[in-house]
Amino acid sequence: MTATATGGTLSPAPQGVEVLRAEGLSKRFGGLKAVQDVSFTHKQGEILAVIGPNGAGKTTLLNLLSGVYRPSAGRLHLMGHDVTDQPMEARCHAGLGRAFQIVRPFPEMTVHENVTVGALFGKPGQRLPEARERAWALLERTGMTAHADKAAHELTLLQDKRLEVARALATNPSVLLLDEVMAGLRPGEAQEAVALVRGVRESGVSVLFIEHIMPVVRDLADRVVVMDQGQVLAQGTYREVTADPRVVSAYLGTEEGLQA
Ligand SMILES: Nc1ncnc2c1ncn2[C@@H]1O[C@H](COP(=O)(O)OP(=O)(O)OP(=O)(O)O)[C@@H](O)[C@H]1O
Repeated sequence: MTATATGGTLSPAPQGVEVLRAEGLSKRFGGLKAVQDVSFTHKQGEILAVIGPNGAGKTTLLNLLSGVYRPSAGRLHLMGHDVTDQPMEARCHAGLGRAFQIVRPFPEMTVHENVTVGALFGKPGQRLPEARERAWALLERTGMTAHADKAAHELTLLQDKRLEVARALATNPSVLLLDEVMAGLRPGEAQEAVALVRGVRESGVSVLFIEHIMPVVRDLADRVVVMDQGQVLAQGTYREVTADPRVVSAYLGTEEGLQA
């Protein structure tokens, strides 16, 4: 596979180069340290999973990466540029895309219109016909061509997830952040979603995802960052982190807890 950075307005990172670097990121909510001194790197072309028990700080970390929150401390680099003080829109234009778990597409608009909006947002100044064309290409890529004219509120959950990924890709990201996109899917559907994420990576987009379903993490992730109580407990391959006694202990203290 040849992975090249495709998105963003910053210079593309060659393969093996860091697309994201978090240095000591922290976020406090009053007295609660939701994310504490988190450091990791995300390499070009890599699928990186962030896992951890409920309340570990995964969503807060994703919000720090995408710019929903400003960190209480620490720095974030995107494609070698310090984006810590940049708002969400600027990070999006610089190549950071996010598929939201909660924020819904415009329900009354068609699938194609929703993706066109993403394309217009991701590339200011782009002409409407180009954005429409790009939306068609993304629907093809995410297996949604047959549903292009459906209103977004008519979609099944799996189709909805595909649309979310298409909308995020429409912003032309170098890095795609996914927040539990497998949630609620049946096993067969989850396998389709796994194939979709692999396809995203094959197209040269690095992927960082939060996931609770361990077989999905095992199948998808090149590397795993394990969080617990706001901190990084372990980092490594799936095999390495699941063999780490501290990780086993964080997941209810049993190896079975990790198989869930
Ligand atoms: N906006 C907020 N205000 C106050 N506390 C918050 C806020 N968001 C998250 N928290 C707290 O921060 C901690 C980390 O929460 P977070 O949602 O990041 O964890 P998580 O690992 O994503 O959990 P889950 O797997 O259950 O979604 C929790 O104790 C949570 O209650």
